[in-house]
Amino acid sequence: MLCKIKILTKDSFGLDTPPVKTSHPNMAAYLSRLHHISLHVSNVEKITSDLVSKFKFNLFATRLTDRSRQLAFRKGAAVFVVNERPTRGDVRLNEELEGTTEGYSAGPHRDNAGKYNQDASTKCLYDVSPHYSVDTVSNVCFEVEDVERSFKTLRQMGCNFLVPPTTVQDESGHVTYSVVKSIVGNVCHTLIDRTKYEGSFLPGFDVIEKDGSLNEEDISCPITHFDHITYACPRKTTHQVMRWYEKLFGFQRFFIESNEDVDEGFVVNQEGIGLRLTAMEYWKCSKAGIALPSVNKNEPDCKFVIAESLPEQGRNQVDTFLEKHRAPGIQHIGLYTNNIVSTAHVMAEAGVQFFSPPLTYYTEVGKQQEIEEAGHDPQVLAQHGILLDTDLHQDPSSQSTPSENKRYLLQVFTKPIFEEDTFFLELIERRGATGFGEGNIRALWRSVQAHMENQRVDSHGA
Ligand SMILES: O=C(O)C(=O)Cc1ccc(O)cc1
Ligand SMILES: [Fe+2]
Repeated sequence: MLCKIKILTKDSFGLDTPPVKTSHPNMAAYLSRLHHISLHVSNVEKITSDLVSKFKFNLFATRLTDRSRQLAFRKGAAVFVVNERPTRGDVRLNEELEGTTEGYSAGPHRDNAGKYNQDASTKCLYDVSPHYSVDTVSNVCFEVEDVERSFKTLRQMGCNFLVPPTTVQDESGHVTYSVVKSIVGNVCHTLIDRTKYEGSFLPGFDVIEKDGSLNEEDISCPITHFDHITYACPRKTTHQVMRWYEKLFGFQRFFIESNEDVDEGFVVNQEGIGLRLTAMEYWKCSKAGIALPSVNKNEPDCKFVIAESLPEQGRNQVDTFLEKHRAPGIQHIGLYTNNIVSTAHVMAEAGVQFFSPPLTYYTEVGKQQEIEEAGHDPQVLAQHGILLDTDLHQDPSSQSTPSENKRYLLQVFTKPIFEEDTFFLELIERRGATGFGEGNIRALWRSVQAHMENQRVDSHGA
């Protein structure tokens, strides 16, 4: 049975207070935590079945109406909301909405936005309902302290809002949210305040009760949170994207490598690989003296990685994403696990396909030794294509011997999980290393490149 909810737009809830005077005219909207990431897909059954049976996520909340389906899945602190993407027969409402893609900015659009918002909310709550032509991961939803204030501040700073502050309530309380359009392709951010809500997820969703005890899969597949979100962006746009997140959300630069150039980022530009990576992190804003009471300092953060392809080395996976996705956007998400070997094993048994580097990767003398020194068995890693990269820049202040002090990370990448090559997942286990391994990027790059070439051969041969 659907629980009773009420959706109130800004005006009907009487929240239209005079503009807030912020002490800092340029103060960004500070984010408390990542709440969920939303997917828009045409085949909800397929993704549901994959997330549950292959990736071992738990379906824990649903919102099913005659006009839309929204399903929420959890694994540790990682929450995905899967939204049904409108298909061709269902474009009328979306075309109407598309007319307002300029969004909700200050001034005369305001009344329209209320309508837009209400229609959009009934269609797809806590998000916009895009008429997008391919499956896509397009919304990273953040909890904020005060949606109304964030809305006003960000709007003053020129941000484009697709949904103005909107309150949804049920018998457990109310939440307020607003949706802001980012400057990266179709990526939006829902800002949500759920401090006045006592239910376990969000009003409008029916929560499927589960007992809180750990099940077998939580132990064999210990995924705890989203480690990073990687954007594929067009050439020469990294700086603009970084500035946007820094200025509006208080993100801070995160150096992938200790000797990374501030302007250039982390560049791999040789042997057929042309990639610029730049990373940012959020809510380390407490560093800047802004301590938010709702921020749990023990909760690990999620980094944002901007990947840009470089022209010198030929076509690559970032270019492929931009073409298939028809716009910049979220190319992949790294899921953090405390045990990558066990997680990859369980998932592979359940049918997840991983990219594997060539077998020589595991038998090269240097790599074999590196894997063994880290206490792993090259054959076990080879079984599922798990890559290991040691951080060569060790902490000089450490008292321990070089081998005790070794920091490394393990990664494995899935094949695309949507019908078109517009998204994949990654498993990552960090043993002290905080960046992204250059060796892993090279190995991943080669296996993806080989896969792309095989596909091209297949499609030409067919
Ligand atoms: O190494 C990682 O996990 C990254 O996220 C970096 C990255 C970005 C884009 C690619 O196409 C491949 C690797
Ligand atoms: Fe990644």
